Amino acid sequence: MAVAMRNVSRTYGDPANPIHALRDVSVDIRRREFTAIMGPSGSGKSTMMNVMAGLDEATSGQIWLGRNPIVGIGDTARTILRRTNIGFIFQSFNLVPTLTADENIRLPFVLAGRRPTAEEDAWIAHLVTSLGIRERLGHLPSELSGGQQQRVAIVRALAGRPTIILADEPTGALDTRTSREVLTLLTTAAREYGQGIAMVTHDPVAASYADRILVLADGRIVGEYRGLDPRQIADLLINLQGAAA
Ligand SMILES: Nc1ncnc2c1ncn2[C@@H]1O[C@H](COP(=O)(O)OP(=O)(O)OP(=O)(O)O)[C@@H](O)[C@H]1O
Repeated sequence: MAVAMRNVSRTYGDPANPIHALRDVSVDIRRREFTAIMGPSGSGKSTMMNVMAGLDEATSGQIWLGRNPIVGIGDTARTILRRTNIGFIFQSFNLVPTLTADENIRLPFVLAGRRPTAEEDAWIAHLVTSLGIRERLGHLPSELSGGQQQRVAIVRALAGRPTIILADEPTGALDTRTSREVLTLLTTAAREYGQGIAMVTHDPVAASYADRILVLADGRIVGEYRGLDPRQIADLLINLQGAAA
């Protein structure tokens, strides 16, 4: 198991007027599996990712990253677990502005105090070529377009083959061709390297690359689907919004 959540709730706001962002959610993100997380705006998708990553505290329930519990373990222990187990493709996890693209990509290895193995170097070279940023590696983030920065962040997240990759709208800033490249790389990461992948997306085409789709509504998981094409996924979301209205 990459991540296991059991009876996790996250409540915001004051107790007299609580906002239930997650309500009693139990879910597994498995290794070798690419999971898409969908649902209307405000349904709890980002909260679920943040809580899963230990970036936000669950109000109740338990969460394991691999075999390690991450609730109630203290910030330092959580940071170390996160660093060694999770690759983030989040808009908020920006690149370090003073490091070049290549240095940003290699930062997880520096933080872990080791050099990439020959195999990891070959994987990084493959990622860089697939995403078309080879010519930009010596540049600082400020010298790259938004889409190029996003691709550097994607290479950084995939480079060390962490147990789990958490991606929040990873193709949001990308053109169609690059989006397909990214989704194919995520599929490869799950199939060939056994990583668990959780990706939040509003895009039915992006979600169709996943092995399974979890649908959230009002802080709960209301559906789990496999084998849907983009058209069927779009219909599912439209029906969900119709039901909520
Ligand atoms: N820090 C916070 N303080 C108060 N309320 C919050 C906070 N973060 C999220 N919420 C609320 O929790 C609910 C779930 O938000 P969340 O961001 O997880 O939804 P989402 O499904 O990711 O939405 P979107 O698709 O619009 O990004 C919303 O009602 C939101 O307003």
